[in-house]
Amino acid sequence: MASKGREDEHPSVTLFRQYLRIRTVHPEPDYGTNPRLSSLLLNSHTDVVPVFKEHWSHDPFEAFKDAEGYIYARGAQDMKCVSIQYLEAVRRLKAEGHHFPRTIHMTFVPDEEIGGFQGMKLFVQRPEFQALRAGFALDEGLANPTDAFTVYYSERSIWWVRITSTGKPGHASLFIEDTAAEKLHKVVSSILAFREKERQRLQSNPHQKLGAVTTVNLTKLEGGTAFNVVPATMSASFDFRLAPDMDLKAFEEQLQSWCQAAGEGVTFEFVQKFMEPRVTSIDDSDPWWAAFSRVCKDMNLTLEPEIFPAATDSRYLRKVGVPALGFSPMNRTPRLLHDHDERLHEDMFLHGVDIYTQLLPALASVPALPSDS
Ligand SMILES: CSCC[C@H](NC(C)=O)C(=O)O
Ligand SMILES: [Zn+2]
Ligand SMILES: [Zn+2]
Repeated sequence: MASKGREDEHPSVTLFRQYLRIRTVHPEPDYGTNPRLSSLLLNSHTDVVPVFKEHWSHDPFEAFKDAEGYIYARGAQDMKCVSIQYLEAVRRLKAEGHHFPRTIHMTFVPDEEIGGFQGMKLFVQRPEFQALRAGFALDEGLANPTDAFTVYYSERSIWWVRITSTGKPGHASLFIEDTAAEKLHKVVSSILAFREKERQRLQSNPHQKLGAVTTVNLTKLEGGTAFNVVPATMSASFDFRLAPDMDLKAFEEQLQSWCQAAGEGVTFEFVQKFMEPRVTSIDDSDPWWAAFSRVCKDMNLTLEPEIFPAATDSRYLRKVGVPALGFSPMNRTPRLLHDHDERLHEDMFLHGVDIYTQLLPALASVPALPSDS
């Protein structure tokens, strides 16, 4: 019989016939793979954030599926869905006997949710990472509640800054001069005024996205021991997320001058300071982006490229020169990462597998690039 493949054909026969179709004919045999090319890296993190169980409709670690098909679990969106979608897509492609010029590696890394210090940050410095010869990476993105899919090509730099103010202590019934609290208040006001400017900048332009502006939030105030004792030290902690086009050095000087303007004895320290933001090309002339966007176009997926508002392991990959796109294939899905009742519809999960099944062959077949040699 002349059919291309029968439903009931023995899998070994199917495999044999697939092998026969690869044109390994001289003088230019197509051996399919080319290990000299850089690889495609599919990254996902295995850790998840804590839960407040009492706020969940179902046990967050049971993966309960309701009658409509929604699967409730911590990690359903962030990002255990993506890990299994990668595996399922690769499994399908292998079962169909596909080979691609570029090797596909999958990494399942720890500790992303707490900064990746013992995870991706460390891993990218290791010889084992170099040995993967990653040329391009996919990593996590965010769900999009509309029909579109968001793809992230950069992210904001995370700075955690503690401002410490020192001043004269004394009895709290007096007008003590030069107190730590007054000076801290000045710096807090300067930073919150900057925050308001950025907030206005975001609000005044409906096309402006969160990732393109700088946010800052006052997240901790510490100091003082008793109501009637003016403390000698007080501190305020801020979570800054700096847009990739910010001049980071200039902004550090700005922080310095806000502290100086507040008075003597006001200093700041970094608890976290990312200084090397990188942007992955989303220009049609870029072969990786061209492959990624072409598949999405062919599948009728609308893409919305954005800057990731928070921090992911992509920052470490981009920093060592591996272009990375953050993409979690979930549209028409509310963003529930880190939230109560994090959930994903099973159809959306399966659609994601279909998307990766198309994306991976295209990315793993990007022709040799100058950077490959
Ligand atoms: C210190 S790294 C923390 C990482 C976390 N990432 C996300 C995606 O929430 C964040 O941006 O706060
Ligand atoms: Zn995540
Ligand atoms: Zn997360």
